[in-house]
Parts: sequence; C-alpha cells; structure tokens
Amino acid sequence: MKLIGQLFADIQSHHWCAGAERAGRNRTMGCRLPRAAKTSSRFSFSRTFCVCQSNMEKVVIVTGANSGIGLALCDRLLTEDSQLRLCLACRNMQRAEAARANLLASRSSARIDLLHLDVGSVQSVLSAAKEIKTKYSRVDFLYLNAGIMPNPTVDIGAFFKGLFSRNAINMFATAEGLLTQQDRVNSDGLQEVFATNLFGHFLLVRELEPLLCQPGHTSRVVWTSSSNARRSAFSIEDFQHTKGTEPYSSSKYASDLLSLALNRHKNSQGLFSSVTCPGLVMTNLTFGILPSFFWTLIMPIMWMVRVCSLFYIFMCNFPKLLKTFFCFRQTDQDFHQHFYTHPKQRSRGTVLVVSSKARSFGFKSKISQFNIWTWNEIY
Ligand SMILES: NC(=O)C1=CN([C@@H]2O[C@H](COP(=O)(O)OP(=O)(O)OC[C@H]3O[C@@H](n4cnc5c(N)ncnc54)[C@H](OP(=O)(O)O)[C@@H]3O)[C@@H](O)[C@H]2O)C=CC1
Ligand SMILES: CC(C)CCC[C@@H](C)[C@H]1CC[C@H]2C3=CC[C@H]4[C@H](C)C(=O)CC[C@]4(C)[C@H]3CC[C@]12C
Repeated sequence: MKLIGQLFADIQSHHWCAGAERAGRNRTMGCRLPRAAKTSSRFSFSRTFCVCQSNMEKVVIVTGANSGIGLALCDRLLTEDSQLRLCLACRNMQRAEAARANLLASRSSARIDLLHLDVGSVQSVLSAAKEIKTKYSRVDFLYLNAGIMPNPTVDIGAFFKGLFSRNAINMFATAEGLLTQQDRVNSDGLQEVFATNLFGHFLLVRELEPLLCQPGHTSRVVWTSSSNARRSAFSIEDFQHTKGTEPYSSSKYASDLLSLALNRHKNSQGLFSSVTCPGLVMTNLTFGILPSFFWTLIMPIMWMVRVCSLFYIFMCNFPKLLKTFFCFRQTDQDFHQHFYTHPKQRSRGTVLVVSSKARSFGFKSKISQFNIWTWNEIY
C-alpha cells in the first residue's frame, strides 16, 4: 500500500498526468515503447509477433478471462496466433472451464491453461503468482482485465438534464455524472473496487517481475481501463475512494496512473505498460447496470453515439491523416503507426463486444471491425 501511495504521488506530480487527462486516456501513456512494440496495426502486430520472437511460444495471461471482454480478447488472441500459450486466470473455475471449452470448440489444438486467481484477495494473488512462476519461464503479455462495478445506480435526473445539453454525446460515451456505486470493505480490509480493479493487479505485476523483466526480453502489461475514468473522481488523500460514490471511475483513473508509473520505473527493464478503453461493451457488467430489455431499447442511441464518436475521431484526425497520407506510402510501418496510434482515436474508440448474453441482440459473434484501433492497441 505504501508503495502504491508513493507511485501515485510520484506520477501525479509529473507532467504526463496532465497530458493523459488532456488526451483522454492515451493508451500508451508515456510508455517508451520500442518501435516494433509501438506499431499497432493488425498487420504489423502479426509481423512483430513473428519476426521478433520467431520459434518462441508466447505466454499470455488474461485475468477475468471467463466472460465478456476477457473472453472476447482470448478468442481474438488465439485467432491472431494459434501457437501462443494462453492462461485464463479466473476466480471461478467452473466458469473458467466453460470458457476454455468455448475457445477450444473452434480451435481444438489451442494451448489453454487455467489458473485460479481472485484478484480481490491478496493471498490468492500471491499463490497464483507462485504457480505462474513454477509453470512458465517468462510472461510476454499480461492483460489486467478483471474488474467490478458493484451496485451501480444511474442518476435519472442527471441523465435527462444531460440529454438536452451540449454534453449529451460525452455523457453517453463516458457516463460522466451519471453513475454511482456502493462499495464495501473486503476480507483484507481494503475497499473491494480498488482491491479488485487495481491493487490485486498491481501486486500480481510486482510478483511476476522476475518473469516480466528479463534481460533481452520485452513484455507488455495491458490494463482494461474505461472512458468512465475521471481525474476528479480520484484523490491522493483518499486513494481507495472510501468517502466518494464513484469508486469505479476512481479506480480506473488510478489504473491509468499506475500504468504511467510502471512505464516510468520499468521500461528500462523491458516492461511496457498500456491501458485500453474499450468503450461501452455489452457484458455482464453492463447488464448489471440496467436490465437487458432496457439496453435493447437504447441500443439505437448507443449506435448513434458510436457513429458520432467515429465521425468525431475522423474529423479530429483529418489534417493529420492527410499529412500522413502524403508523407508516407501506405505500406510503410510509419503510416500505420501515425494513422492508428493518435491519442484521440484511441481514447474515443467505442466497441461492442458480444458476450453470450449479448448475442440475443443479434450482433455478430466476432468483435467488429469498428474497434480495430482499440484492439490493435491492445496487442
Ligand atoms: N463493459 C463495458 O462497457 C466496459 C468494461 N470495462 C472493463 O472491462 C473489464 C472486463 O469487464 P466486462 O467484460 O465488461 O465485465 P464482465 O463482468 O463480463 O467480466 C468481468 C470479469 O472479471 C472477473 N472478475 C471480477 N472480479 C474478479 C476477481 N476478484 N478475481 C478474478 N476475476 C474477477 C469476472 O469473473 P466472474 O465471472 O467470476 O465474476 C469476469 O470474468 C473490467 O475491468 C471493466 O471495468 C471497461 C470499459 C467498458
Ligand atoms: C434513462 C436512463 C436510465 C438511461 C441511462 C443510460 C446509462 C445507463 C448509460 C448511458 C451511457 C452508459 C455507459 C457509458 C460508458 C461505460 C463505461 C465506458 C464503462 O466502463 C462501464 C459502463 C459505462 C459507464 C456505461 C454505463 C451505462 C451508461 C451510463
């Protein structure tokens, strides 16, 4: 806890912090990535994967992998690289088994391990880290995805007020001023939201440092943050958000900060951290906010918001796009790097991932092309 406090203080005083706030949640967040790791097009990801680490199987660990975004991510990862060794780190082994069966159904030769991990429990994180260290000699990608939003309440008054304001689109994209949660203290004496969304993951990274930071080896840590993350919800004096009503927003902002801190302290040892904001995604988490019939009702609005966001992204980047287009040939790595990694694109990208529940909405069962910017950034 003391270390986390120090890291927050350290990073809050740094100029990156203001930069991150300004740029939305810039996913690379000051991370000094090597050129290959920075490049984010799908094309170049595969190339990076194959060229730099040929003949080596990648070890990828995903927390909260048994449903929603985590499961969709695993599916995508296996599609990108059938050789990788994927570890589903989940607290519920029954659901983890079901997720593995689901993934194996379409690719029977995939190598998928299961690991028991409750990120909300210090003891569980320590024993999971121990198990990982005995099982693997290194870790290439660690996706810190597990997260909770307990007892969410929507402020209907604020919603209707926001609906007729200039802030309407932003409200739909970030839920600013709309969502509150009721947190509680867990068995370790920590606030549950922070323990789950942040502390457990941070402890895991620290424990896995020997596998993540190896000479001549580059590893990536990716936090699933949120467009709901807000600086004003976070306070260094109350960094578990014990007094406020927006622990989710606060914990996600704190994960952005921790990602920066990790880069600052660990880039030199080959560890690179990024955050990703998937946008609104239909998962168990969102179905916990409102019943599914309601989501069906507001789905046209959410699609409109998504299209507006994409239009906004396009317009914001148009001058840069033109410049990029005329300066680079389309096949250049630099073209992809410039075009796909602009902060605004990354911070505004909205995604609809399809969980088994969401299939009833009739979406495609694959992550759609819309999210290509966001998901490429994850790799
Ligand atoms: N859905 C959205 O619109 C957005 C989601 N996010 C973030 O994406 C991440 C994934 O959420 P999403 O897929 O939407 O929601 P889901 O509820 O579908 O997935 C959450 C996953 O986290 C796991 N989990 C929760 N608590 C723990 C814990 N203590 N230990 C281990 N695993 C745990 C869950 O496991 P179990 O099945 O056992 O509960 C589940 O697998 C979260 O961090 C969320 O904040 C960010 C932006 C938008
Ligand atoms: C008539 C009202 C009850 C309608 C309320 C709509 C809201 C419940 C939703 C509108 C926008 C939604 C969200 C936006 C951002 C998501 C964020 C990225 C995340 O991490 C988790 C979920 C969101 C906060 C989501 C939650 C529901 C909305 C606020």
